[in-house]
Amino acid sequence: MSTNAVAQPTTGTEDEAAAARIRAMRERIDAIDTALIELWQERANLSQQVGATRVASGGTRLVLSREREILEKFRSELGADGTQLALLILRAGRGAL
Ligand SMILES: O=C(O)C(=O)C[C@]1(C(=O)O)C=C[C@@H](O)C=C1
Repeated sequence: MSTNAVAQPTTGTEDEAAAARIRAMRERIDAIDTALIELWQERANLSQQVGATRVASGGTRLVLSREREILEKFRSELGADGTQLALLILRAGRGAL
């Protein structure tokens, strides 16, 4: 290995065929992670803009009925982990309660 080579994360197997399949699946995982990060940031920005628009027009910072609707959507699709995920997503936009 030359001194400039970038270390690749190990696949965790010595079997070259399995390693090749794992590397291919990891490419898709990396693309999904990149998309999730971009969507997370876009959503947080939009949420902040909604809040700023509402406060500037004399409204409330939060709308708890809307937050309940979002929590229920994530819970019904993903179960208890969905609720935890939705709480983190909401916090990323409107800040901690
Ligand atoms: O939909 C709104 O009214 C928002 O302000 C966005 C959002 C959200 O991140 O989804 C954030 C805060 C509110 O309490 C409810 C929902």
